[in-house]
Amino acid sequence: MGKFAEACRHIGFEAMFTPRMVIAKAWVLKKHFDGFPKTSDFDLKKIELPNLKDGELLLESVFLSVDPYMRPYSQRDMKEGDIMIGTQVARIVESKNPAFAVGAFVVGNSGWRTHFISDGKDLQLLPSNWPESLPRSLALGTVGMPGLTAYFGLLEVCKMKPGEIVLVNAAAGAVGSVVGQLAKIGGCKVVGCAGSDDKVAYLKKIGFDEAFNYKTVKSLDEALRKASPDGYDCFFDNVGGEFASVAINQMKKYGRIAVCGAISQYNDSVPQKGPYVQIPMIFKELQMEGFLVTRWKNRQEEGVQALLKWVVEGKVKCHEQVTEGFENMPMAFIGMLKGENLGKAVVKV
Ligand SMILES: NC(=O)C1=CN([C@@H]2O[C@H](COP(=O)(O)OP(=O)(O)OC[C@H]3O[C@@H](n4cnc5c(N)ncnc54)[C@H](OP(=O)(O)O)[C@@H]3O)[C@@H](O)[C@H]2O)C=CC1
Ligand SMILES: O=C(O)CCC[C@H](O)\C=C/C=C/C=C/C(=O)C/C=C\CCCCCO
Repeated sequence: MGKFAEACRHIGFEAMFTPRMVIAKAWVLKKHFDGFPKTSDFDLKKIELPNLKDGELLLESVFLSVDPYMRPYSQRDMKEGDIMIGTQVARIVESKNPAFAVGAFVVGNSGWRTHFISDGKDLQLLPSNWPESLPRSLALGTVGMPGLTAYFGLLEVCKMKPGEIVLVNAAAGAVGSVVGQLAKIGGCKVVGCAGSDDKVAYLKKIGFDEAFNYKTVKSLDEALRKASPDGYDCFFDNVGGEFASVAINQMKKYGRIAVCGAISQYNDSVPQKGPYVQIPMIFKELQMEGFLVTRWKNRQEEGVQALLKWVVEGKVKCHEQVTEGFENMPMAFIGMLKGENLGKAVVKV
């Protein structure tokens, strides 16, 4: 220890010269999911972070996202022992990078951990016009990746037009709730389905024209027909599987189907079998297109600003299912897959 530092230690300034040791908590994938994820598939680890090098920043997670893609992507991209994938809103607590000020908030893609070090390249600052009164967690939901999925999926894949009839499933969730509201802004009639009566009541409250509980209707076919006897121009499919097989038969001629997600299949150990889509596609001359929101990375700013404006104006309402505590991340993830969330599922550290 140098003489100056030693002198400081004597007068109680030691902390100013001893680099702070940060222990991050992280959730790792202990065992690949077999069917529906279980809490025992995860392990909570502690990781000591090194001191910052020039150009680096230390971040502290504030809100973490739990999303359906984590289920199929973990299978495809992760090995056991890896930190779970995911994004978070984090606060910069230390910076040796002049482009990032201490105290600023960013969206980072650093997985399920409480603290992390970044060189800034993978971080996105929250928009500078983000209102102080708006929860920053919305950058993971309505004004983030799920909202952008709704925006580009409806505009670019469904190519919705005023006066058309739009169907969306998982409608009370992060993507679906925005799909319905944007379709209303675009002058469409909107039909939504969700898995509980409370969710159905919420859909009506935020402006869906028709909504029903797909778990309690006697016949999905009849419920879809009753909600729109003339059929559907656009179908924003978040669910896939049996629902999609039934709905495709109620598309109007030249209808467009945006294949956004297939959550009804993510936990299958044995792949589901048909029915198959070719016959209705031919006779109704349908367009069916799968997409990933990342296709429009170069238009992200446009989408975020449009969504932010609608939220601030009150034209798009947001609901979040907030789970308190980093230790509850697996529970929040599993709960979302089970349908326990109304709106976007997030975890508050
Ligand atoms: N293509 C892309 O780029 C993107 C695709 N997605 C996809 O969009 C979809 C919705 O994601 P997101 O809004 O974040 O999630 P949600 O907030 O909608 O949460 C998932 C919801 O899915 C519903 N669900 C779960 N299991 C089933 C099932 N077996 N059948 C029907 N519904 C089910 C539940 O609602 P309920 O109570 O109604 O059953 C649950 O709340 C997912 O499929 C996801 O993978 C999301 C982001 C980007
Ligand atoms: O917000 C950010 O910048 C972080 C990016 C998060 C994420 O990577 C971006 C897009 C997420 C897309 C999600 C897609 C789905 O949910 C569709 C799910 C599964 C497709 C099947 C995969 C099959 C793999 O075997």
